[in-house]
Amino acid sequence: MSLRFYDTAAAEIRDFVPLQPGKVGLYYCGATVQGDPHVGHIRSGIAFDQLTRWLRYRGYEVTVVRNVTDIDDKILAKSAASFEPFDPADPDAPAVPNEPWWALAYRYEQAFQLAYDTLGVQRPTYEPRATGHIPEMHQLIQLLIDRGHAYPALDDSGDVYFDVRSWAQYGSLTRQNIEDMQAAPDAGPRGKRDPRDFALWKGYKEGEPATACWPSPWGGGRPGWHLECSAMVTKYLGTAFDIHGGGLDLRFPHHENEVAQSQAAGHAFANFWMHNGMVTFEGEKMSKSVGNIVTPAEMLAIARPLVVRYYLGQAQYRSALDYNPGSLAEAAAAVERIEGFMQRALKFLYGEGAGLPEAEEQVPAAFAAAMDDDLNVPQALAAVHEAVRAGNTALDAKDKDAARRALHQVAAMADVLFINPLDPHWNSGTGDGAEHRALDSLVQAQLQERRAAREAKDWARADAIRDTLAAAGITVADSVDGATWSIADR
Ligand SMILES: Nc1ncnc2c1ncn2[C@@H]1O[C@H](COP(=O)(O)OP(=O)(O)OP(=O)(O)O)[C@@H](O)[C@H]1O
Ligand SMILES: [Zn+2]
Repeated sequence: MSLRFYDTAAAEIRDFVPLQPGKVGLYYCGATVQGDPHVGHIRSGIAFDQLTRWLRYRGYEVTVVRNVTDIDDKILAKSAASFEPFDPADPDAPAVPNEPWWALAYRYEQAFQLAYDTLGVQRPTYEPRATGHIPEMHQLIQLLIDRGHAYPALDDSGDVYFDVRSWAQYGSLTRQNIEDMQAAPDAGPRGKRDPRDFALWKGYKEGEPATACWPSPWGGGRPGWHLECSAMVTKYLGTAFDIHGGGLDLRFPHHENEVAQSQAAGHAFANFWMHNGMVTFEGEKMSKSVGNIVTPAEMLAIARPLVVRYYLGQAQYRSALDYNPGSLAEAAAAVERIEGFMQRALKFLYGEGAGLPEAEEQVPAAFAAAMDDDLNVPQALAAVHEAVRAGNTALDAKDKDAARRALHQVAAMADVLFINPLDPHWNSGTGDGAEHRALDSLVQAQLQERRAAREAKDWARADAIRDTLAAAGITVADSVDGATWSIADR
């Protein structure tokens, strides 16, 4: 079967044929670095990491570009708030007082980087920051003005807008009629020909920091968000490239505006549009503005990085992933099944303490077919667990050949999904690999004893176990799915 992906622009699954044989250019929208990451952001990174790894497994040379939006209204507003007097006891007090916008952006960029690294999202080939590409943005704006698709604001704001009425295809990505679209909220309608016209350039406003103002032919100011991505993708991947990705929430207006301005500039732009589904909480998009977020740090306090990676990467990338704490326990059990088999097989085949020898094992056909079919990770994981089952059966029967084959197949599949428990990434001495496992087995034994004590209504014994764990810095949380533990001050 050929490689096929769902293309949001075509609203159907299409055969994937790269523009240049053997090479793939992938751009996906990265963070606006205005706060700590939440696990929704990281799921997006993991989805495109799975795509990249699968394309590479299939032999493509993949160039990955993910931007950093390091200048934006919210970044400026947060920085400005950090210069106001505040009460340190207020939970919304700024993390760092008197923080310039660029320092705040850089601090959060680092927080994103740490989360991506911890959860095994490979670094992109290029990770351009918006503020480093102002000349490229000016060129694109000028091109759009020259071609009659952009104009300086009709008032004295110093803005430059994209003229949506000049581009008949506007709305094509999301199949909307222009009359049904909402006004672009990025500037007052006063200086616009049409309220839906969006800002390519935002003129400097009184009170904004001088460091956030770049000179331009249309007056000092800063770039509009949509324009940044169009300018950066063109610089690194050219005017026509294979795949543009991002979260489903970005389809409109962000991606609609990107495609409009790039195609109006004469660029073919993306051949495929791929969008990851949202991480939701009780059905609602996990989002800073809603306030229903779970951070990677919070998840990592109750589960080790490999389990979090498994959890955030287990669903098909287009489906929503509704967070509930119990599902982390399911992910942990699945990881343990894989890990248990691999450890057992290693010991049986190669002896105590042996590492996994190199092998040329390919992934099984069922796994490959699932991944080729729009990255059907749930089915691919079913193939992993099937091989684990077959491997355990082979171990029980002391069938070395079958056990070896299963072990190397599981490793090959787990490598593609980057969930191989034997990978040094997950055992790098951070306390979350071998040490965590050792601690976990000790704590689980205590929790089991506590469960037995509670069943026997021996409350004193149950409490004593809990207190002993607490004294060691381990917090126990009870839920309908059973007890989980975490290190209290992590
Ligand atoms: N809840 C979520 N689930 C999955 N992906 C998400 C989620 N929230 C954001 N993303 C994706 O993460 C990437 C970076 O997002 P961006 O910095 O624009 O965040 P955002 O959508 O503004 O987040 P928030 O609403 O929390 O401020 C984008 O591709 C975006 O679509
Ligand atoms: Zn973008």
